[in-house]
Amino acid sequence: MSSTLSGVGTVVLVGAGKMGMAMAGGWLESGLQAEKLVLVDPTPGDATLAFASKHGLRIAERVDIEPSVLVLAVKPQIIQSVFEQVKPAIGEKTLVVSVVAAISIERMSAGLGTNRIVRTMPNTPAQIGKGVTGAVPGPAANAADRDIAEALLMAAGDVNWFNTESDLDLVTAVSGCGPAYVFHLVEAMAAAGERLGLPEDVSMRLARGTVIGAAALMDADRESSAALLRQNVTSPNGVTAEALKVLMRDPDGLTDLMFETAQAAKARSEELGHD
Ligand SMILES: NC(=O)C1=CN([C@@H]2O[C@H](COP(=O)(O)OP(=O)(O)OC[C@H]3O[C@@H](n4cnc5c(N)ncnc54)[C@H](OP(=O)(O)O)[C@@H]3O)[C@@H](O)[C@H]2O)C=CC1
Ligand SMILES: O=C(O)[C@@H]1CCC=N1
Repeated sequence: MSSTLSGVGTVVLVGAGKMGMAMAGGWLESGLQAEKLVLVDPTPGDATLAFASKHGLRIAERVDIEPSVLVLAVKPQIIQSVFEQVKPAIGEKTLVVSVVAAISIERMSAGLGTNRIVRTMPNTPAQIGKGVTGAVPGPAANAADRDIAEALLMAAGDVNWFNTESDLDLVTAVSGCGPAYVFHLVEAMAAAGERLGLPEDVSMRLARGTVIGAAALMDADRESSAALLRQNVTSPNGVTAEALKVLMRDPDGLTDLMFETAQAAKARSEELGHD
């Protein structure tokens, strides 16, 4: 499948917020010409205005052209009104790519009057091309549609295709929300260091640097499993071994807590889909 965006037609991004803008930078870097990207947002924030000005992008209040690709990146709670706003602009050639959590292909199809839909769940590391995305093609998305969607998503990082739409609730629970879990881990590590007696700023620097370093090591060493990388830190009868007896204790260890966390995410994703 192609990963270059130079051949893609006009892309209209509806919702120039955190997720939309995280993806837009990657599209431009992957060859989408600035004149082919339109941001639609009635109240663009300062970061969006600065990004648009830097790259010479047009910002519109409404979709005012027929897009080749319409990317939906608004909150699920307002999706119905957004359907009504954008539906008139959708033509036969328009492919809809949604990053909206929880909103089903069936509901989008009914709201937008098209079946050419790819539903996806990216994450915010997309901003630096290190995102992870799950994607499900709608029943009428053809091979060319999938190629276009994949090219857009690959500009944001890794793409994983699924055949079963409900799997996207699971993708949301693991990788969609996942960066928040990792950032909270940094907060928790820094708080622990502070409680042990380190100055606040030093503890945060150590915690942040550790997660950055550990992630970079995992990135650089794809052969080693996470478990092996953990074992490499854990000297027999040493200090980490004692620490991990707490973090990995059964049944209250991090694995169970993470499972409960992901279950809560999955449940909310399902609930939002039924609102
Ligand atoms: N953030 C994340 O990590 C991820 C988010 N997502 C999904 O991405 C979507 C957007 O989330 P996120 O970027 O975090 O949210 P944001 O609130 O940052 O972005 C949504 C943007 O849409 C704008 N907006 C509101 N109404 C309209 C409208 N009628 N037309 C066009 N734009 C409009 C909002 O403006 P205003 O703020 O003024 O209302 C805002 O700028 C959600 O569906 C979420 O589920 C998916 C994966 C990860
Ligand atoms: O919190 C949310 O609803 C979105 C979906 C995944 C990440 N952010």
